[in-house]
Amino acid sequence: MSDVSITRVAAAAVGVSKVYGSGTSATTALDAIDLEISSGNLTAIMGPSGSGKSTLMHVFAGLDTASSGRVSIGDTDITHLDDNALTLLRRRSLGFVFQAFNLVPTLSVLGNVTLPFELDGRKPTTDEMAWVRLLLSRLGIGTLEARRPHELSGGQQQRVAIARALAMRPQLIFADEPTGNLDSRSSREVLGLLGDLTREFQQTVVLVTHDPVAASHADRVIFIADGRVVQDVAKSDAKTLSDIILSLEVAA
Ligand SMILES: Nc1ncnc2c1ncn2[C@@H]1O[C@H](COP(=O)(O)OP(=O)(O)OP(=O)(O)O)[C@@H](O)[C@H]1O
Repeated sequence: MSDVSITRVAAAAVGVSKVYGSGTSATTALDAIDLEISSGNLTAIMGPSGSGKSTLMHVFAGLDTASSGRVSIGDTDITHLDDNALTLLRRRSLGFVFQAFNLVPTLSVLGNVTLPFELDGRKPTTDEMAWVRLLLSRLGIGTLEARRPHELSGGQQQRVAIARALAMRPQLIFADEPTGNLDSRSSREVLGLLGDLTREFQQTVVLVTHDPVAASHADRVIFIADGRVVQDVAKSDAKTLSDIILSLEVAA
């Protein structure tokens, strides 16, 4: 019997198009995308510059609206939610990890990681604090909780950002080029931790990346070109995945 939790859909786009501008200056960033993101998976979105990766992420996160089509997060159709509802959804159901870390410089590590609770107008419960401390420890930064971001290396700062993204156990985490500012060793460590935590806690992560090495940590890789899905490869199909990554490296 199949496990329904594995096949649950964390996010879906149905016929999603996004056109910026109008008339002769119109740019079609997304062209009738149909896509389901499964729960508990690390899904990478790859594609050349300008292919629509960021736009797709922004539309999924309700940071930008689709020109047509429908977008849902879990069971919620977000297509026509107003700004207040979208803000609440982002705060409670989504987590973000960015290339630039985006930590608050005046807050300690612990202050940054518990910020999502503060923004939601409450203090973390005892259980939630235990979860936060478990995350810090699993990410190897448990002894650094009193430090400020400027007292940390880039890799440590990105671990703090990952802990913050996981703190409220969101339905979905978006990681946008999370290793773009890290050297190759820190990148490997951060990606390894992201992959391990995803699997350990059945967390759903969408990773937007140019980097084939980053994408190789994913359970599934979706390739986008000109606003369309051109390849959709599961890790179980490893030969196809490595062939495609190799062809992208050759083309780059
Ligand atoms: N606000 C905007 N106004 C007009 N055009 C835009 C806007 N944002 C993106 N575009 C265009 O939409 C297309 C897709 O852009 P997008 O940023 O999603 O690509 P990307 O794959 O994330 O690129 P990169 O890897 O370089 O970040 C591009 O042609 C881009 O110029």
